[in-house]
Amino acid sequence: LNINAYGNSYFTEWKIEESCLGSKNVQIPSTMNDKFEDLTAIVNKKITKDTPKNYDKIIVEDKISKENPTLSEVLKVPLRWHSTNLEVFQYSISRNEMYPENDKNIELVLKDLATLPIEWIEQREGGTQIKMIMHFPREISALFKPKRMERVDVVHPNHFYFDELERHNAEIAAFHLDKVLGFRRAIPHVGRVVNIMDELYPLVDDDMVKTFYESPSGNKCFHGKCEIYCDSYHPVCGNPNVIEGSFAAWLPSHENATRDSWRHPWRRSYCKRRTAYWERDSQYCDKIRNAPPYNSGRRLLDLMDMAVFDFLMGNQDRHHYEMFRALGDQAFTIHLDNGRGFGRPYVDDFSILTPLTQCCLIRASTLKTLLKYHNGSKKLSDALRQSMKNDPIAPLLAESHYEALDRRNVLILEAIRNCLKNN
Ligand SMILES: Nc1ncnc2c1ncn2[C@@H]1O[C@H](COP(=O)(O)OP(=O)(O)OP(=O)(O)O)[C@@H](O)[C@H]1O
Ligand SMILES: [Mn+2]
Repeated sequence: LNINAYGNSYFTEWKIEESCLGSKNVQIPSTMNDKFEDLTAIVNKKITKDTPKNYDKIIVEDKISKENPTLSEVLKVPLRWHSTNLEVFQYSISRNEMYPENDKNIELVLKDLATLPIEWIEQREGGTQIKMIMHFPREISALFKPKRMERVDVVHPNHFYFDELERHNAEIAAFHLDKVLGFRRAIPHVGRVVNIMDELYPLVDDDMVKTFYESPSGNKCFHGKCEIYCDSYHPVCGNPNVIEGSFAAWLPSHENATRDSWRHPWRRSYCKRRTAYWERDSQYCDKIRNAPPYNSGRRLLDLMDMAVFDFLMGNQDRHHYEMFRALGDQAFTIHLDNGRGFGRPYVDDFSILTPLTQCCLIRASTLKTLLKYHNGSKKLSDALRQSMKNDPIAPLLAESHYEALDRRNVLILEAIRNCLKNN
């Protein structure tokens, strides 16, 4: 137990060595070493008489718009020689993706967020948990979520998905996971260590200043102001003066770059005594897939990808998703707000995969990526580890989460195979 270092008494009882926590209960799938040749044949278009009949209704080709305008083009905001790296990122967001494959600019943006001096800080109102907008020179900004949990902390067994504090490292790891899966729909995030007294305290507003204090064990703490978890029972504390956090690249604030928020059809009830529609109706997908906006274009396929993404990291907290209005109704769905992922490495929660198992639907390209990682020498866990290794606060995840990723990858492949089998 490490009470003095973090002073977060509420969670101290869960700072137990990982090896003690439920690892024995994990079921290793019997197909862990299966090559899934049946699925591989389908994604490689090797169709034979043995291929299940409706395979092309289950594993479908991409429905991604060929035209791929950027926000710069749509909003007529030209990029200039003096644009900041962040602006280049913001206005290069396109209908199909948050940033292009192999984009070198994202690295520059993340370097800026990780190193530029913080000039002023705003508390972001709304939401249940503390977050701050960090402002750097030249109107560069980031959304900051401070560390609340240790890497090895697992979700409290008596907490619901809506009760847990968010994890800064999950936000960063989710950005990398989204990237190595080839989605490129998450907001770029980087880790940074900040000094509470030198870099935060002098820069926050008067209201916020009053929430800073020194804890009984001499750590510098604050709790900010927000709807639920902003009191001295849920402090954000340094060790003793410094604290890690996640820095998210700020999305464009241009008046015409607004994002619409959509209710996720497979949203949980957010109530401890009620189930959601989809939990009571096994035909729920038929209702969703036959009505706009899910009956055409890429939207339903995007939700399937989101289910894959969330199942891999164990994120149950997908209540809404956002899209850039200016990019049209065939724009990608943003993988935003991932702070409740990576909390239960020893529980594979199939309910997160419900959109996929109820609809029996997946993009061929997504399946191809999952098969590539499963059968190749570079596993999904290896790719993620490699992608995150240079983050300033690496290592970002406890080991058990890497094992979970490769295991859950197999479980998704099994789910697809079951769909084909049950037609
Ligand atoms: N990088 C960003 N740039 C600009 N706005 C952002 C960024 N990230 C998130 N937001 C906005 O801030 C709001 C809160 O973000 P987020 O959902 O990550 O926080 P949260 O604490 O989980 O909120 P809630 O408690 O409401 O779920 C969202 O509506 C989102 O549109
Ligand atoms: Mn949230």
